[in-house]
Amino acid sequence: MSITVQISNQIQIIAQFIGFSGGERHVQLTNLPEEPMTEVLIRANVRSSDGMMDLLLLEDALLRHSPDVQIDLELPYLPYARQDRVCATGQAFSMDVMAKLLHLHPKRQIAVWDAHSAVSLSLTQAHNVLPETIIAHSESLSTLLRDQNTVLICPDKGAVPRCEAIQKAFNTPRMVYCEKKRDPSTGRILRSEVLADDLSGKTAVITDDICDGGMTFIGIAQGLRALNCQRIVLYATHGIFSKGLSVFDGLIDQIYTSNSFIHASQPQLTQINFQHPFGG
Ligand SMILES: O=P(O)(O)OC[C@H]1O[C@@H](O)[C@H](O)[C@@H]1O
Repeated sequence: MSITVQISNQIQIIAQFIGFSGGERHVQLTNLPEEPMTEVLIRANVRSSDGMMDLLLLEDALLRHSPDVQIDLELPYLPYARQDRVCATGQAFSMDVMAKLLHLHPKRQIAVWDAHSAVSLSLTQAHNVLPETIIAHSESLSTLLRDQNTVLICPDKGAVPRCEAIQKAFNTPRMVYCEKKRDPSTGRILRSEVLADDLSGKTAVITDDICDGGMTFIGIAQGLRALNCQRIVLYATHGIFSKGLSVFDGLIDQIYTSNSFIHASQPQLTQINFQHPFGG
């Protein structure tokens, strides 16, 4: 969890968070200016329920000091965006709950990076930083996407609009679509099918919003290898990598992700350093 609060390009407010023994969270802001502030930018990487509470307490503390302050909140990874519907009776609509929490302060403007779906955007009214904007900050990935030998790989139906926008932005010569094959009785994903013929000598660039455990991309990379792809690259805006990167050994040659999740430096991983400018 990391939260920074900027009141200008040069000045940051220091926020200290502690936990009480009953489980409650607490915030203390230091170095607040004497005069009320008019605008602040909060960058928050929320990774837990405590982190979400910290963010809400922080905003409350800012508003008590400066009741009319405009808060710009940058939440690169929007927690609960993947829980964007009720899948079965008895479950919560988690993204709706998250959106209600975010709406506690009506003056706030929110920006998220590469939102998982339109549902989270419509519930939060957040501005979506498009993946092509983030990719454009990596010269090597941008060059690769423009290369005549590159094939852009669209991992599933949900990713079609995102991949088509990336193809248009970088003029990628060709796109190949994939289809998730499910067990009809359980709905469980069995494998991903790459809908293409031989890809000898090609570089495949798979793009998606999130890489979690990596199963989606392992399946696709196996399919691409079977079609003789020469090189396989993955771009996922949010690299959770919950099973580590070794699961891609021998399958994916290079991985690009943004800095919404921070990882130790590894040879096969390129983290694109992206952030909104203050007041931008
Ligand atoms: O296969 P892993 O990496 O676990 O999960 C990533 C997939 O899960 C979806 O929410 C993402 O949009 C992506 O397609």
